[in-house]
Amino acid sequence: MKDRDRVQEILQSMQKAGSKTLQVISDFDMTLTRFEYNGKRCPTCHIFITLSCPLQLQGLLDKYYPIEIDTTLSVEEKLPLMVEWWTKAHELLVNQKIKKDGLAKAVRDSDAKLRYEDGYKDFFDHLHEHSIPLLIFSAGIGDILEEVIRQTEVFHPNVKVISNYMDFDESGVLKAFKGELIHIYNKREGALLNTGHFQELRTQTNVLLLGDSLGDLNMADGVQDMENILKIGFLNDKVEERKQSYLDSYDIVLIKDESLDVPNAVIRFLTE
Ligand SMILES: Nc1ccn([C@@H]2O[C@H](COP(=O)(O)O)[C@@H](O)[C@H]2O)c(=O)n1
Repeated sequence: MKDRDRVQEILQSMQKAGSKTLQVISDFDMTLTRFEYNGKRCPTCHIFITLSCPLQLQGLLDKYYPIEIDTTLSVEEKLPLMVEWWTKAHELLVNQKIKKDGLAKAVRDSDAKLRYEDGYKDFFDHLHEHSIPLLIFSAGIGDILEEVIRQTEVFHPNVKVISNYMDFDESGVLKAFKGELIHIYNKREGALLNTGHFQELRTQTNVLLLGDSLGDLNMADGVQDMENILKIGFLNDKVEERKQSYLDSYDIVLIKDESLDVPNAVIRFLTE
């Protein structure tokens, strides 16, 4: 934490306003899912469906992920490369003729891990019990992430997802992706395309934001009349190089923390 007093001030102001004014906006991959498990990197949404084209998708991740987290490149330099990454991955998936009815099995057979024993159920259940809207805003694949949270029985009615969704033909074969591409550095545009959602939540003017990348900081750009925002950032990788920029951007930075203990403690405090 760079400014503990400021965090305390935000928390007090949010608690005073009450949980009816709260909304939570969270990234998915590596924020609600684990980064590592038993020393092994956990899969992202794009990798959950590796059954179809494992080597190519992993190859793309190996090539472009180091660019995503490279601290020597500006966002402007990274942008075309991120679009290239997502475009190639989606083309690959379309060429594989992925079947809609195979997704549930692919997720079941994968190593998909939410922050499992580490409080993810408390997180989803507590928000649901208190009717606090949770927006999962992901540059992953909406169909896959929905399947993950459905299979782990936490896809409650207060959860809304903004993500890249698959478009299937009448025989259930993937033919394209719907709408505008969401990648790691255009979540601002994604937020502004979803003004309807934020309009519905216009009385929820206090925001708890969870992310793992600097691009996630834009997820709340569509929130109307925002009063307070508390930003919690998971710094999972390349810690030393990225620590300062995370401390400058997020109010609380969790370093290599695979649990949801801190977000859960904040939510408990705000709903006391
Ligand atoms: N072909 C791809 C493209 C992206 N990724 C990773 O997914 C993450 C995006 O999802 P969020 O829920 O975090 O928005 C991103 O961090 C990429 O590393 C991938 O694995 N394969």
